Parts: sequence; C-alpha cells; structure tokens
Amino acid sequence: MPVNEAAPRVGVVVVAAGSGTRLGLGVPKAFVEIAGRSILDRSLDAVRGLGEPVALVIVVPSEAVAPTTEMLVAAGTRAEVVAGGTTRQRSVALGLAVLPDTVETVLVHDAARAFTPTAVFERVVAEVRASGHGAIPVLPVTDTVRRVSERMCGETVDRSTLAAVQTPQGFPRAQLQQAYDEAADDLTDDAALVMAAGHPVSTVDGDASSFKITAPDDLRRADDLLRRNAVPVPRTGVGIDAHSFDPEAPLWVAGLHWPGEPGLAGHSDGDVVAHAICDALLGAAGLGDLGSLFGTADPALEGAHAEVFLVRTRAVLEAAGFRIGNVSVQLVANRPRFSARKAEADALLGGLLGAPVSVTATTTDGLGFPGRGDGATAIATALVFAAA
Ligand SMILES: Nc1ccn([C@@H]2O[C@H](COP(=O)(O)OP(=O)(O)OP(=O)(O)O)[C@@H](O)[C@H]2O)c(=O)n1
Ligand SMILES: C[C@](O)(CO)[C@H](O)COP(=O)(O)O
Repeated sequence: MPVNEAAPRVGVVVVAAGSGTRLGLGVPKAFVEIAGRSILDRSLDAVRGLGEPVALVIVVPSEAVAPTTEMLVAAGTRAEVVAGGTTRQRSVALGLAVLPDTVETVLVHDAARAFTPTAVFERVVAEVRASGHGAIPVLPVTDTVRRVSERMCGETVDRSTLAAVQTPQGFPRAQLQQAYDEAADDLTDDAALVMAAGHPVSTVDGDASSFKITAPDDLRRADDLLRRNAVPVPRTGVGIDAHSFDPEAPLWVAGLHWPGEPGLAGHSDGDVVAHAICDALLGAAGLGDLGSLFGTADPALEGAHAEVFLVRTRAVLEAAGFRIGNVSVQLVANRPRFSARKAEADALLGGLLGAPVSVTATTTDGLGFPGRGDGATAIATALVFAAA
C-alpha cells in the first residue's frame, strides 16, 4: 500500500480527536465500531485506495495515540499518530505540524466521514493542482432553507447559492499553513480559514456517502449503507447420482415424464438429474446431502418426483440464509434422447429453484455402465450465495 512511501507530495491529515458528544456513546466518536470496524479505520480506506504515495497523519485523543498506532501497524497502514486539541481547528494545526517537508498539497479530512470514496480525494487533489488554490467537495442543498428566530420563520434563502460542505478539503500547503498561523477565530472548516487569509477556494462534486457521522441516526444510516454494499460470498458445490434401468418402471428424468422409455430403479422415481442437483446445492451450502436429509426412511418420498426434492432443498438453503445462483447439470445416458426437451427441463427445474438451471446430455461412446445401457448417471455443479 503506497501510504507514506518515499517523498510523498500529498499529505493527508485525518482528524479523529473529537469526543462525539452528539453521538452520546461515552467514547470518542472515531473509536465507535460499525459492523466490527472503528469509524477511524473505515475512514482510512479511502486513503488506502489512493494510487499516489501520501504522508498520512492521524490526530486522536491523547489517550488513544498508543492503541491507534498498534491498530495501524496491525492493519499495515503507515501513519504518524499525534494527540489532538480541544477544537477541530487545534487538532488540524497539530497534525499539520508533523507533515514531512516534501508535502506540497494537504488534504484535511474528518474521520467522522467514514465512507468517503477515494474518488473524492482524487477530485480534490486534481483541482488543487490545476487551480493552484484550495478545493472542497460540496453537495447541493435540496431542502428549502429559511432563516428562523425564536421559532418564527424569517426570509427564505435562495438555495441555488448554497452548498453543503464536506471533507477532504485540499489546499496548497503554504496557503493552508499561512491560514492556520494567522487564524484569529475558531472556524468550523479549513476553507473558511484559508479564505480569511485571502485565498480563493473552489468546489468539486461531493458524494452522498461522505455524510458526517454526528448523531445516532447517522449510525443507522451507516449500517444501511454497509448492508446495501455487502458483497454476497459465492460457494460452489458438486453432486453426482446414478441409477440402473428398470424396464418395468416409468422413466422420470429432469423432472419430466418420458412415456415409452424404460425407467430408472430407486426408492423415489430415480431421477438422477434432480438428485445430482440437490447434492450439488446442499454441498455448496455445506448442509449435508440428499441421503442424510431426505432418506429412504421417509414414506412420503417413496416414488417422489423432482419437485419434492428440489422444493425441499431450496427451502433448507433459504432457511440457512443461502440464495441459489445457478445450476448446471449433465445427464450421461444412452436414453432418453434428451435435446428435444431441454428447454422444457430447464424451465421446469429453474422455476422450482428460482434460479437458472441448464441441463445438457451426453453418451459415453459405449464405455462404462451408461455406455452399456445398464443405467444413467448425472453430474451437477451449483453456485450459491451466502449472506455477506
Ligand atoms: N477537538 C476536536 C474536535 C473534532 N475533531 C474531529 O473533527 C471532525 C468533525 O468533528 P465533529 O463531527 O463535530 O466531531 P466531534 O467533535 O467528536 O462531535 P461532537 O461535536 O458531537 O462532540 C471529527 O472527525 C472529529 O473527530 C478533532 O479532531 N478534534
Ligand atoms: C469540516 C466540516 O466537516 C465541513 O462540513 C464541518 O464544518 C465540521 O463541523 P463540526 O462542527 O466539527 O461538526
């Protein structure tokens, strides 16, 4: 990871020293965990994603300097960790003070904006370099905005001239340092200080996921965002089944009845295609196999067709939190001549599983038991998705 490699020209100061009063959890906000990772650690993902080497400085409450340093070592993230001050502005100043001399462009970022995409950092750096002055990410204001005083409405403010301001805020280093050296008041963001020092600041597009985690509702929003972006974990399985021919039995293969064809022997209807599919699905999910879940001891399964096994298998998977991706299955047999009914079989089995199923068929050039016409076999693969 290219954080803090030799001679970085970009410095990133992540401020994480706030107390989180409005969140009200009794711990500094940056150390509150969301789905097992702290807000601070999550906020660093955007920096970790940058292609260019950066000098990373993280500003935390003084008692958190040592544990944060340990956390970063464990995560393989190189950074300077320093203690913050009593206001955001003081914390930024303390971070700026330890940036290496090679840094020309500085980005200041709130750890509380834990889900800011890397692209926003890149937009800000590009704009600072192109313009030679500061740049901040903003979003348009979508509500009507009105002045209020003692709960009484005043004038409506023209929202087309307003923007909601986010971080990272980027500046040529010399302009930001001058602004902090000359700061007279405690202002709420870095752009305000730089403008007070006489420098222009332009805007780039912000991002809705850059919202600042401030109040308890924002934690719920963070959970929702993570759930929406969760990547399901794919798992594959394989299943095989074989039955001998029984000329007295009706033939059921791939959920279809094949009149006039010799049938397959078995406790159920001997449908090798359906049984191989069930084993592939159950194997993919790690939930056992057909024999152990739907054994011959169950009288309801005597003579049962594909529908019974597939619907039950799907229910077992769904109850365990799995979703079926797709199934591919091949029948290996001299008979029946399958291709004319492939589309019918795919549609029937796919409907039962609620997922695409593709059935193909082949012979073995006279080799082995399928080639001799003693029986039929089928082999299936399945893809299932576990909840992330
Ligand atoms: N003395 C401070 C105050 C704030 N911050 C940081 O500045 C960012 C924006 O501040 P805010 O969201 O207001 O955080 P808190 O000050 O922690 O929140 P609160 O006002 O609810 O206590 C946060 O990443 C916060 O950690 C900081 O580094 N040092
Ligand atoms: C810097 C900032 O995140 C830009 O919106 C914001 O000003 C921080 O304000 P806070 O008062 O520290 O929450």
